[in-house]
Amino acid sequence: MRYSKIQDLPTKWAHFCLNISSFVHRQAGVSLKGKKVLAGFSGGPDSAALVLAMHYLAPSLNMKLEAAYLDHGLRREAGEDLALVQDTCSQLSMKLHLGRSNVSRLAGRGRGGIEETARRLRYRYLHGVARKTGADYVLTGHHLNDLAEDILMRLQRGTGWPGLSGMRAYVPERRILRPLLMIPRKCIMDFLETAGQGYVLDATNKDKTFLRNRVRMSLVPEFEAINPGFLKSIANIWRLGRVDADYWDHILEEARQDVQEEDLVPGDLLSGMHQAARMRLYKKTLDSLGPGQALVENIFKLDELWQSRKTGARVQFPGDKEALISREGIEFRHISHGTEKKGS
Ligand SMILES: Nc1ncnc2c1ncn2[C@@H]1O[C@H](COP(=O)(O)OP(=O)(O)OP(=O)(O)O)[C@@H](O)[C@H]1O
Repeated sequence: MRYSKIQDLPTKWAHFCLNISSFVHRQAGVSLKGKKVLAGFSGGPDSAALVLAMHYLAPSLNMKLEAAYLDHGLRREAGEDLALVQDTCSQLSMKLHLGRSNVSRLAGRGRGGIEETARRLRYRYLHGVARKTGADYVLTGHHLNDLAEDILMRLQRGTGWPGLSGMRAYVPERRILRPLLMIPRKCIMDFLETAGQGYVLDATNKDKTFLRNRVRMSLVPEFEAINPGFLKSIANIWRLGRVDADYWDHILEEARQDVQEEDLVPGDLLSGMHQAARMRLYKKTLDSLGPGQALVENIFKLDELWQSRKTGARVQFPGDKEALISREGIEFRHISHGTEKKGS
């Protein structure tokens, strides 16, 4: 590492760090002043840049920064990752938390594939450490190229708007913060080069059996070839989506205040709403009942039934949920083992 504090960095890179800080403050709406944060550090370039940029910003924010690494027990190079993570943290005098898991064994038990299991265990571990150490936020190294991949993957799944604008910079329910979200991968690599910071590349990132890798290696470059400003377009889509998400949160929050009886959405309320608002309200009410993603076809079907006032008609949703059209409005509830249970 060539520079120990932000004042020593070349001006361009000091600004790079300050821009990250202002993104967190303005766009993610999070103040890091006087806070304790935990960075997920895998040893890859993204999280190495995250740890380094936050290290440079920490003194002026009076922020306490620690790092955590989870060994998934998956790859042969894992020892290399760990050595780099340990070495970096020791150079930065940063406290490092280490964990171990056996992803292959747990994935083999049938709760999702390797990637999904690794992600689940990783977040569980990071949140566990944050809880134990009193960290206010968990930081990850997601950047603009990750966002582009995320948006393209949501597009192929058929996600609606504003979800189609991709992952959030801050997830308040899980206290996850993504400070690098507007930074292209190329810029991250240049920062690491300038700062003399090493990293380890994950060989499994080249494995095209994973959809995410196909999107990264084939689709994103194809879009960039069509439009060299593609990543800028992604950043704009994201910003538009955040504005709209904020608007819809506000509208739906107001609407849900009129939902007097739990999970009965009254007809009077629905009659005064645009279809776009009604459909979002159905989804929000279903989400509030617990896990299970509603299919868009079923949301449309429910709205058609409501519009033609088909009293007594039901639509079922994943997670043992259903919606029933009644004279009073639409009732959302759980169905479990043949008996009907209301609300959550
Ligand atoms: N082994 C690890 N230990 C600690 N943190 C990790 C580890 N692997 C990844 N992370 C954190 O998670 C971030 C995202 O990593 P990666 O892009 O590999 O995840 P992903 O598989 O795309 O899943 P998700 O996007 O849900 O995090 C990294 O930038 C880093 O902050």
